[in-house]
Amino acid sequence: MTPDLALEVSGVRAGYDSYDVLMGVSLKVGINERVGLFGPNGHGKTTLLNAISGVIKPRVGNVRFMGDEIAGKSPQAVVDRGLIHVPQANLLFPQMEVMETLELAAFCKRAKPEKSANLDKVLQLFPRLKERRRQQCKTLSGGERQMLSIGVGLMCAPKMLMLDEPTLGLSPKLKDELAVAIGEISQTGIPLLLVEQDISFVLSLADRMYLVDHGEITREVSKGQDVDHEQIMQMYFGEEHA
Ligand SMILES: Nc1ncnc2c1ncn2[C@@H]1O[C@H](COP(=O)(O)OP(=O)(O)OP(=O)(O)O)[C@@H](O)[C@H]1O
Repeated sequence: MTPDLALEVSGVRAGYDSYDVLMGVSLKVGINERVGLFGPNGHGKTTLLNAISGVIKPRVGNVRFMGDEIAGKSPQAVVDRGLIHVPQANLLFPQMEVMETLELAAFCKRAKPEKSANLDKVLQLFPRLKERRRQQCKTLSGGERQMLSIGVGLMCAPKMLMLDEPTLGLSPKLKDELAVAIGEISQTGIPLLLVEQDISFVLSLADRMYLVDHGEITREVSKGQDVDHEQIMQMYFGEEHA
């Protein structure tokens, strides 16, 4: 039986060393759903993605992916199940060329048979990567790196993608291009959890959005709900945005 939910996080507490960053977070992502996570710097969005993808282990709580409990599993075990985390930091190997990077990314057992089809999809989605196929990662622009990072995620044959601030440092034009590409990815039936600081970007893409504040989810906003951007910016980022 196909589960209704791709991801269900319940009461997760997690953090680093002796302190907690996440104070009991619960959220859901449905099959075919696009969900945003929005909130100020340092309030736990990346930590939440890390706790889901096995980079850190939740101290308390459950993480169910496609019906299976994955809390505390290794990052490799999570990737093997098809839950792919595209991190914010640029983790590409600087000396490696674009095409080598994409081919290497299809390393897991499940992704190998789909390598050639997925490579075609990535190059169709991001024609710029095709033009730069023999270029070393260290010489790519910020936008091209972001496209390659998402391409790496797609080469892993994802059943769900978690993207951490894909628009960081990008121009408005590139943001628009990326929004189209991310929209196309989700139309292929891949559910998305998208961490973003650009509220307009999240609202343009997501079916629902959670607001994260001090390691907790403090509000949920659905698409079409009347949202006062300025009020949210003021609540979460202070007076200068009012
Ligand atoms: N590896 C780590 N070791 C110790 N503390 C960490 C580590 N990574 C993050 N933190 C701390 O955890 C808190 C939450 O950080 P996190 O990166 O999850 O926030 P964020 O909401 O994603 O912020 P941003 O939008 O700036 O990326 C911060 O206080 C941060 O300094």
